[in-house]
Amino acid sequence: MKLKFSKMHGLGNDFMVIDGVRQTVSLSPEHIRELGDRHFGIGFDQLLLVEPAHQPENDFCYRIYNNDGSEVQQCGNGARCFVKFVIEQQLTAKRAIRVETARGVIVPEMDLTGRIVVNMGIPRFTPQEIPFLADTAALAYPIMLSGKPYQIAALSMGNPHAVLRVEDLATAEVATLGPVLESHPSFPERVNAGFMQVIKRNEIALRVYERGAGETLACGTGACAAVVAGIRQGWLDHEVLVHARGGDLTIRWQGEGHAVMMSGPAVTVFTGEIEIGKAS
Ligand SMILES: N[C@@H](CCC[C@H](N)C(=O)O)C(=O)O
Repeated sequence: MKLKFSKMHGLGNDFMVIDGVRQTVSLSPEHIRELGDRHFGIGFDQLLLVEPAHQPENDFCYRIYNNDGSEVQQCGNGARCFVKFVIEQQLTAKRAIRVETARGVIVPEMDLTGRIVVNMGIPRFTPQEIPFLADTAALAYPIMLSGKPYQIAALSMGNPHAVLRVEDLATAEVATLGPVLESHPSFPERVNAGFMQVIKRNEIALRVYERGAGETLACGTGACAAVVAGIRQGWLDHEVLVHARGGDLTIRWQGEGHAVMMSGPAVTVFTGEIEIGKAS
C-alpha cells in the first residue's frame, strides 16, 4: 500500500500526517512503529490520520498515534498541524474546522496571519478522569520517584498529565525522572510528565517527557496542563507565554469550568509517498 503524507511540526514536535479521506488507509501499531523510526522510517513523535467525519455537522475526524504505536485522545501541536494540513491539501475551504477526536469535537481555527488558535477543552481534575490513583482531588499530590519525594499536579487535558515544578529547567532530571513518572503505578494509563520552571507570572519554561514518545521539543497539551496547574496553585496569571525547547506557545485559561485556549504555529516540512510495510 503506497501512502502520500506530509511531514509537519509544531515547535519541533513532529508529525507524519496522512490523508485518509482520499486514500484508503489501514495501519497496524507495527506499521506505526516502523514509520516512526528515525533511522529506518520517516521518523516522528506522533502520526496523525485525517478521516471523514462520522457526524454530518462535523468536517473531519482525526486520529492520533504516538510513535510507540499507542492511540491517544488529544494532541495540541497536532491539532494545529491538522488545520494547516486540511487547508493546504484543499480538503476544506473553511478556516474554523469542526473535528472529531477520541476526546470529542474540537474547533481549531486559522487566523489571517496563519497562526492557529485551538480551544483545547476544559481541564479535568478528578482522579478517575485523569486517570490517577488517589482518594480525592487535590491541587498537588506527594509522589516518590526513584526513592525521593516530590510534589506533582495531576490533570487531564483529554490526555493525562503530571506537572512537576523545578527551580532550574537546565538541570532538571527530565531524562531520568521522565520515564519513571511516565510509567508510575499511580497512573494506570501512563502519563505525560511535564517539568516547569516559573520565570514570572506570565512566563514559564517547560520540558515534557511524553507518554509513548519520550522527550519532545514541545508538547501542546503539556503546555496547557502546566499553565493550568500553575494558575491553580497561584503562581501564574491567566495568559502565559510558554517557552518549549522548540519555540513558544501562548496559553490562556480563565479558571475552573473554562476551556483552555492555545495559539501557536504549524509548519509543513515536506510531502512524500511511502510504501507501507517496506520501511525497514
Ligand atoms: N505532542 C502532543 C501530545 C501527544 C500525545 C501524548 N504523548 C499522549 O500520549 O497523551 C501535544 O502537543 O499535545
